[in-house]
Parts: sequence; C-alpha cells; structure tokens
Amino acid sequence: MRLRVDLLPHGHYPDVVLVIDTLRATTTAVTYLERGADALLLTSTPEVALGLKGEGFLLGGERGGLPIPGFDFGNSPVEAQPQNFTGKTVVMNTTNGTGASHVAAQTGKHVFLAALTNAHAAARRARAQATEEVAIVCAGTDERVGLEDVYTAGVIAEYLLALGEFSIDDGARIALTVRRNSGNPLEALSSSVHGARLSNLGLGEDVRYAAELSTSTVVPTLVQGDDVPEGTLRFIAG
Ligand SMILES: O=C(O)[C@H](CS(=O)(=O)O)OP(=O)(O)O
Ligand SMILES: [Mg+2]
Repeated sequence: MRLRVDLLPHGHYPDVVLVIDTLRATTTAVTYLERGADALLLTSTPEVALGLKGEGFLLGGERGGLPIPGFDFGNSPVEAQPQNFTGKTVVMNTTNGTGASHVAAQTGKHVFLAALTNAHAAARRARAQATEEVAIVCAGTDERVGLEDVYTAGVIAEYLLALGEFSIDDGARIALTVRRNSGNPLEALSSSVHGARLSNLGLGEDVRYAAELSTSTVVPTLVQGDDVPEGTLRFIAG
C-alpha cells in the first residue's frame, strides 16, 4: 500500500483521496454534517452556488476570508457549530478547499474530506477503503503551500502508519517532519501564515476550533450520481 502526500493538489489519483483544508473549508464541512446537514454541495464557482439559492439550499462560503454577498454563512466552523442543519443541504464555495475537492474528484475512486477535527476517523476510513494508494491532498492557500494543511497531513499520516504498512513518498516524509517539529496543533496552526491572517481578521476562534484533534467521527464522503446539480460535488456524512 502506498501513502502519498501532495503539498498542493496535482491530480491523477487512482484510489483513495483525503482532501485537507484545515483553515477552514474541510473543518467547516465536518461541522455542517455534525450539526445535522443531510448533504453538502461543493461548487466549482461562487456563481454556481448563487444559482442554487432559493431552491431550499443554504449557502456558505468566503472570499478573502469574509462571507460572500448573497450567501447565508461564511466559511466558519464556529459560526456553524451552534446551528441545527437537520434536513438542510449546505452549498459551499471557498477560495481553496472546494477547488481542491474538484481536482480530487476528477480521478479519485473514493474521495473524503479531512481536517484535524476528524483526523483519526478519516485515517481509519481511508485505510479501510484503499486497495493500492492513500493520497492526502493539501489544498494550500492561493496555490501556495500552507503549514496548517501539511501539519494535518502529517497527523493523518501518523495515524495511517499505526494502522498498517505503507511505502511513503517524499511528501509524506515532509508532512511527518512538519508534524513532529511544529508543536501541538494550536501552536502549528497559529504559527501558519493563514492562521495569523485569520486571527488578524478577528477569526482566531476558528483557528482554535480547527486545532481540536479528532473530536469528530464524521468523514464527509463524496457520492457520485446523476442527480447532482452541474458544477457541484455532493458529500454526505460517512
Ligand atoms: O476561509 C478561509 O479560511 C480560506 C479563505 S482565504 O485563504 O482566507 O482567502 O478559504 P479555504 O478555502 O477554506 O482555504
Ligand atoms: Mg485553507
């Protein structure tokens, strides 16, 4: 079994893919499903999301870290956490995480969303489904590598290595090294460029929330089907 970590999305994934956008899209996605959402629709563009408004969907997303005009929510797990989304589908579009999910879905056989909050459950799910490779794909920020995503990849890589034998690539070695040398999750996320940026925007609570380790067993799982609106990917709780 191979374990591969892409520090940025590359594509050509033959088997299991775990998409990571710790700050904040995949952390928020886990929270929506934990709070009862039936499904998530991750869109290719904000316009696709806005086109679904008024069809009983709630819209969540951001640009520049701030809520998109016309959307119901930003991209904040702390905003999502106290809400009840039972019976709702949340449509998401964000700067990095939703795009990385679309890259993964082009070829991946089994695509899951992972964060620190569901790290252990995501690793177990990946190991259970994989037949040849687990690819951990870091979304990054604006096509640049993000410490928060690489750190999370290292945490999940550690869990995977505890679950079975893997041959690992250089990306996995880098992620494991970052995980072992960047302190605890909150220290790592707080020291990242994006973590500092979110704190400067007054969103430091989201950074603290995203640093909680394995507090959720929800693993957002891509489901393929013809009934999915064009330009969207449907994820349900797995
Ligand atoms: O909302 C976020 O944290 C980021 C937006 S940005 O990098 O601050 O512009 O989006 P994400 O897609 O969750 O990385
Ligand atoms: Mg991000």
